[in-house]
Amino acid sequence: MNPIFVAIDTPDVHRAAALARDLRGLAGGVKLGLEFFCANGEDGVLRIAEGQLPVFLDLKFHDIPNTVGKAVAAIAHLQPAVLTVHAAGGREMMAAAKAAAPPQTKVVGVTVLTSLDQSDLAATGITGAPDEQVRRLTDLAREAGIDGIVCSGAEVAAAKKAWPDGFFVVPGVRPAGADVGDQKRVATPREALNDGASILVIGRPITDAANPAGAMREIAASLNAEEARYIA
Ligand SMILES: O=c1ccn([C@@H]2O[C@H](COP(=O)(O)O)[C@@H](O)[C@H]2O)c(=O)[nH]1
Repeated sequence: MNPIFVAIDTPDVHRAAALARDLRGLAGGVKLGLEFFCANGEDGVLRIAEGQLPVFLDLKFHDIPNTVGKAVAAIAHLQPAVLTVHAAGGREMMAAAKAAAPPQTKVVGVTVLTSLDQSDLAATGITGAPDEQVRRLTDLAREAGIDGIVCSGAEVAAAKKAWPDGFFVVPGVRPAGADVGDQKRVATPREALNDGASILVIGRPITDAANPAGAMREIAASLNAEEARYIA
């Protein structure tokens, strides 16, 4: 499986479709998030799915179990390859999401957003380092019966050790020297894959580039042959 999913964060369905077209054959899939879904809804998702790349729906559901289960049931016909919930929503909520998702959809729990560091966590009342909270939520996600988690490159090695057959999504990925923007816990593509990421989520370093396909090829060139084998 090509491990690079490109985050297409735009409300503009035409721009999103053009990016998905440019990246066909280069990316493993596209990730559509809240910005795109709020603007375009399921029609927008179906339009991007016509581009024939697997679609990762990053809707980060976080509510009571009944509400999350019904929300997942409402989008199940879109058959996303990957779907996110917040692991902090708890065991029952994650289990409800998994029960309502299509069998082939990987349901993953967001642990600690990659835009947060230890002081941001402390401000929410969570003491300790991000890796401790990631570890706690990884155990909870596994117990809930979902497929894996979302964490940063700094935590993925420990998470994989604790859950060898888990599915690990790593955002906050930046080629060496790239602008990190609002991301605080970042890793390079190579570091994240070496440490056990199942897929990488990369957005602005590709989508904001003058030549997104060229940016993808540069990222592929930074990987070793084994990691880059699926990227044209
Ligand atoms: O912890 C998380 C969870 C999700 N994301 C999402 O990934 C992309 C990253 O985009 P970049 O432009 O590469 O920063 C974005 O859609 C986030 O919503 C995350 O960054 N961190």
